[in-house]
Amino acid sequence: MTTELPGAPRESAPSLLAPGARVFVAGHRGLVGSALVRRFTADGHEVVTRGRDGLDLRDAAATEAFLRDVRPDAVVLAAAKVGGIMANSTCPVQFLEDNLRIQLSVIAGAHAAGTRRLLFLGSSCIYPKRAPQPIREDALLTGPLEPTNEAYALAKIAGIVQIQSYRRQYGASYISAMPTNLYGPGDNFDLETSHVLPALIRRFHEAGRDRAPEVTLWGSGSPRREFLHVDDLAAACALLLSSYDGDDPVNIGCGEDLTIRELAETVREVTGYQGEIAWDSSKPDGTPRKLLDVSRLASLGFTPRIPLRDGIARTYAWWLGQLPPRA
Ligand SMILES: NC(=O)C1=CN([C@@H]2O[C@H](COP(=O)(O)OP(=O)(O)OC[C@H]3O[C@@H](n4cnc5c(N)ncnc54)[C@H](OP(=O)(O)O)[C@@H]3O)[C@@H](O)[C@H]2O)C=CC1
Ligand SMILES: C[C@H]1O[C@H](OP(=O)(O)OP(=O)(O)OC[C@H]2O[C@@H](n3cnc4c(=O)[nH]c(N)nc43)[C@H](O)[C@@H]2O)[C@@H](O)[C@@H](O)C1=O
Repeated sequence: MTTELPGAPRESAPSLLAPGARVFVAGHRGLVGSALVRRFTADGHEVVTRGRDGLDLRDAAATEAFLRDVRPDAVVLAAAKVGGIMANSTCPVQFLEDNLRIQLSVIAGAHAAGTRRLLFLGSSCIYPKRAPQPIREDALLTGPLEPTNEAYALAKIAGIVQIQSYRRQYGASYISAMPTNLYGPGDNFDLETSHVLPALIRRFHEAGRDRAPEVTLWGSGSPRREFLHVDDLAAACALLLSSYDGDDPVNIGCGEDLTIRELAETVREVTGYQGEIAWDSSKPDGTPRKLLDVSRLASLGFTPRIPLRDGIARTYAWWLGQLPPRA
């Protein structure tokens, strides 16, 4: 279905991000930020970064001073407190407060510094737990959230409203995007805090290495998730920055999902593990399904390039390359 898209460019519209623009990627050492640096560098932009050791983005005064000094043409906000279902469940205070503070600092600081373009990254968990599938952008605030990540989701929803408020009050050309579950090189493989895909790669690899007869995974295996390779996400972000200027957030996904059980089978095959899979029902399942409706992004010309199985194989190879010898 094609819908009229507020703020969408016409065929001949000039790019909203000039060639060689100076882009500040906040969170450049993370999964998403590192992919954005690769992408914007390849596109010929001047990429500016600053590590957390040099600038804590929760510090509003320091962040504004940094942005006034650097004067970026565009900011991509990929710095956040991020984690999988267990980290979200056990540390809701940090997921709420760190993200609210980072968003307040960076978005207000960019406006004060005269930054013309800004892309804020939310997450598919902002939508109601029982939203109709696939989830359209207008499902926002239509029902209760998934409890395991409510604090994080509420911080992200505040970010969307902050962006919309800067647009409404100041005419700022700031936008929001809502990515689905992401994976790829640079992901977090810590079993306590990671998302499911890197956790599965690590669990099956280590079980194969140790000749373990069984791998235990969390929950029932029945929840469905949609996964997008982070290089596809970076391409979508570049497209949005150059061509989208609307009030509404834009979903970023591949348009297909699978059960965690099916994902586990795929990761098992990629890693070559031969043993059994057990399920620990004492661990949370989280939301039953969150497949995004990506027709708005598709209407802008985005097509994901990296099939899930290839992306998993590439991520596994990348992670193996990070391990110390004999790990
Ligand atoms: N991963 C996923 O599946 C999804 C991610 N997203 C969104 O994408 C964005 C990026 O996520 P992702 O790359 O996965 O997360 P990561 O945890 O991999 O990276 C987050 C980055 O933010 C930085 N950061 C965190 N807190 C601060 C701070 N106080 N000051 C300065 N820098 C800070 C981290 O720095 P350091 O390296 O020092 O820790 C890190 O570089 C987030 O907004 C997230 O909500 C959305 C949907 C799915
Ligand atoms: C991106 C997204 O990420 C989070 O939401 P989530 O998708 O529920 O998170 P997840 O990737 O950790 O789990 C997905 C599913 O997988 C199951 N599962 C099995 N075995 C393991 C396992 O070993 N580790 C993990 N982490 N999960 C496992 C797990 O039980 C669940 O059913 C939130 O941060 C949310 O805020 C958010 O935005």
